[in-house]
This record gives sequence, structure tokens and C-alpha cells, in this order.
Amino acid sequence: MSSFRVKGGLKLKGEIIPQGAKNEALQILCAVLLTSEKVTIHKIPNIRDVNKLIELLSDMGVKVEKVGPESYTFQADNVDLKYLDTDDFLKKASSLRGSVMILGPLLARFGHGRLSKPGGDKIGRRRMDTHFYGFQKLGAEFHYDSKKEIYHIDGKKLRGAYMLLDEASVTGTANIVMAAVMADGKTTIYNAACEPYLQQLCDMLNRMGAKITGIGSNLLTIEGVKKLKGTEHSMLPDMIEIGSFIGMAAMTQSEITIKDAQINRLGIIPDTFKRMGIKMEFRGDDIYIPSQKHYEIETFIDGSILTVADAIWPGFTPDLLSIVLVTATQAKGTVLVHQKMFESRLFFVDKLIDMGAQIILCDPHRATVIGLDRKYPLKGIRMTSPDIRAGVSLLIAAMSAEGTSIIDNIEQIDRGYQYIDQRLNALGADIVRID
Ligand SMILES: CC(=O)N[C@H]1[C@@H](OP(=O)(O)OP(=O)(O)OC[C@H]2O[C@@H](n3ccc(=O)[nH]c3=O)[C@H](O)[C@@H]2O)O[C@H](CO)[C@@H](O)[C@@H]1O
Ligand SMILES: C=C(OP(=O)(O)O)C(=O)O
Repeated sequence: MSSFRVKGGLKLKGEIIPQGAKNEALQILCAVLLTSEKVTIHKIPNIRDVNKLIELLSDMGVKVEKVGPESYTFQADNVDLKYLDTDDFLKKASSLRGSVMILGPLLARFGHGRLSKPGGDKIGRRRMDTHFYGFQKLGAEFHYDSKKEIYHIDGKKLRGAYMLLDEASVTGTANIVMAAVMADGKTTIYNAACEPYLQQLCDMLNRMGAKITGIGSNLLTIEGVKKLKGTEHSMLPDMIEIGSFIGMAAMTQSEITIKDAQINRLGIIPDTFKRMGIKMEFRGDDIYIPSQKHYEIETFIDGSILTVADAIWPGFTPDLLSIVLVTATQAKGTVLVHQKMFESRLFFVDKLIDMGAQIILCDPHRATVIGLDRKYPLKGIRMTSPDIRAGVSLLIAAMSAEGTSIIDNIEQIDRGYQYIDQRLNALGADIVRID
């Protein structure tokens, strides 16, 4: 288990380029299984989850070639289906959440798939019913081996169908779309998730020859085609990383420019941070954040306390609520952070409370943060990163704190933020990786 030693109280200055989006990359990489032709992908982030998925694809027989610093080609012309029955496959696949999205492509192309319970953050119940409901609607048979915790899905002949999803699951929608692109006839998915990750996936599939309409909405229509061909794809900048940098800049009174942020794809993210009182300027496609000694949380129009809650896209992503929460600790004002989707994602606030933050955890889903307006700095402590976004929130807290902090279990952070220590140190941070 590795740790970060973080010296607090330093102001950062300079430019930072966001990595390619983690959650998009996980979908896009799974989609290479849908064709025997070569697929070239750019802006692949060098992070643990993505590297694990690339390794898994390679173990499955996909030809993987690194063709540039952030570019790879993939060719799934000789997939080893027997490998899917091995313990090695099941173990590797279950070490990350994104691997669940190999099921849809495997079902579409080879008529069957299997997977053990996928990993990812332990942030509450993470059910997969939506995925299997969708596959079943397309005519596949689902079987769960509860002893071995293995999901089996079989369906040689998928047929397009109408389905109304019980929830707009992100990975569930991606999985069902990938299963449906080569089904016989028309599939309609209502209450589909429509995050930029999914928009990017659908655009890529269309370039491969799929016929998907309704992209960006919660009603997707897919006309099945016989075959898909190769393509080239480039990932969007990671909107969660961008939000993390905005919060980090405010907390540490840093002056930073986030380069090439593709602002028109960030949805409500910039406005949500603006409501926290954080000033930013859009300079072309860059986001400039000036050094801010004070920032004041808005109230609602009637003067009542602001609530920031997650919602499915185009609402505010749950993956940035921990960042909003930590940012509020040094703001002026009060905010209620309401994490509706996950029930165990706010427990990390006990570490912030130990550092001196004023937070009341009302229940597992809601925390009230009373901003200190920098009257008292947070104090550096030793802490463990429970999940990826809490981990970065603790890193932000440590960077703004008085004294030195140690953050353990930074593998969680490495899951989703590439070379984070080196990139922040280049702007003036003091973060040392201790192995
Ligand atoms: C690899 C990947 O892409 N992971 C992301 C993906 O996970 P993932 O696809 O696993 O998350 P889902 O969208 O399936 O659901 C997330 C949680 O929200 C709940 N839920 C979902 C939809 C809904 O309408 N109502 C509802 O309550 C689910 O029950 C679940 O507890 O989407 C999540 C929600 O944006 C993000 O936090 C994860 O970072
Ligand atoms: C929860 C997240 O990731 P995963 O779904 O991979 O656990 C996240 O990216 O914030």
C-alpha cells in the first residue's frame, strides 16, 4: 500500500492539461470487442483501472499496440473465448467496475459472456439489475451462480426490443447499447443514461457503422446492423478531473489555468462551482481560476441554505460531490451536500472533521458543511483514502492544511488520476509518494 506525504499551505500556479476521461475510456475500450477490425484510440489516460482493462483485453487475445504517448490500436480478430472460463479472467475482471461493460460486446459478437462481481469503489450498493434486464429484453438468458458469484449471459440470436430502464444506469446503458447494435431489428431504450461518456460511445459506434439516434437524450433508438468496422476515437477531457482542479484551486488559493477543457461538454459543473463562490473565467476553451482568498457560497433566492445534490445527467455528477464538500470547508457560508445515489460515499467526512472542518453528517446521504472562511486552517493529519473521489478530496484538504499530512491507500487515487503527484508538483505542490 502506497502513501502520499503532503506538505500543506502551498499555493499553486500555472497550467494543467486534463487527462482523457476515465469513465469514457472504460466504455470505449470495451467497444473494441465489437469488431474484428482495427480501432485506434487517443487520449487514453495512464491510470490503474484503464491499464487493468487494457491488460484484460490483451489476455483475451485482443492485439494491443501502443502507437503514441496516449494512443493505442486494438484489434479483436482472434478473441480467446476459452479464456473467459478461467479463474485468471474472473479474478482480473472483478478488480474493476469498468470490466462489466465487456458483457454487452461479448454477447453481441459471440453470443455469450460471463463475469464475476465487478469491483470499483465500495460506496454503497452497486446493483447490476438494469444491465441484465436489458440483455434479457434483447432475448438473452441470464443465470447467476450465487455460490461462485458469476454472472452468465447467453443469447445467440438477439432481437431488438423496446425497454424502459428502471434506472438510468451509466454502465448499464453502455452495456445494453453495445449488445443491441448488432441485434436483429430496432431497439428503443427509454430512461437511458446520457452522460458525455455515453454520447461519445454512441458517436464512436455510429462511426463504426451502427445506427443510433437520440444521442444525448434519454431515448435512444438503435437499428441493428450486421457488422461493425474499425474506427478512430479520441477521449474527452476528464470532467471529474476538471472539477477536482477547480475545487483544488479554490481551496489552495492557487491561480491555475485548466487547458482545453471542452467547456461546452461540462454541463452544469462550472455553474455548480460558481455557486460555491468560486470565480473562474472562460478563455476560449481554457478555464482560468484566479487566486481567491475568500469565496462565498450562494444561498437560494429566498435566502435559504444552498443544497448541492447529485442527479443523473444533465444533473450534477455524484463523482464531484466529495470535491464540492471539501471545497465548502474553507468557503464563507453553509451548504447541504446531498449524495442521493450512493449511501456510503460521505463517510470520509470524519477525516475532514479530524482536520478541523465543521461538518455535520446528518445521515449517510447528507452532510451540512459550515465554511470557515479561512479563519482557522485545516490541520495536517494521517488518513486513509476510502474511495477515488474521497481520496482526491483528502488530497485537496491536505494541500490546503497547516502542516504535513499522510494519505494512505493512494491506489484508490491512482485508479483515476494520472501522475497526479508529478503534475501538481510541477505547479508548486509538495507531494511525495512513499511506497
Ligand atoms: C465506471 C463508471 O462509469 N462508473 C460511474 C458509473 O457507475 P455505474 O454505472 O456503476 O453507476 P449507475 O449509473 O449504475 O448507478 C449509480 C448509483 O446510482 C443509483 N441510481 C442510478 C440511476 C438512477 O436513476 N437512480 C439511482 O438511484 C444506482 O442504484 C447506483 O447506486 O456511474 C456512476 C453514476 O454517475 C458514477 O458514480 C461512476 O463513477
Ligand atoms: C465511482 C467511481 O468509479 P468506479 O465506478 O470505477 O468505482 C468514480 O469514478 O468516481
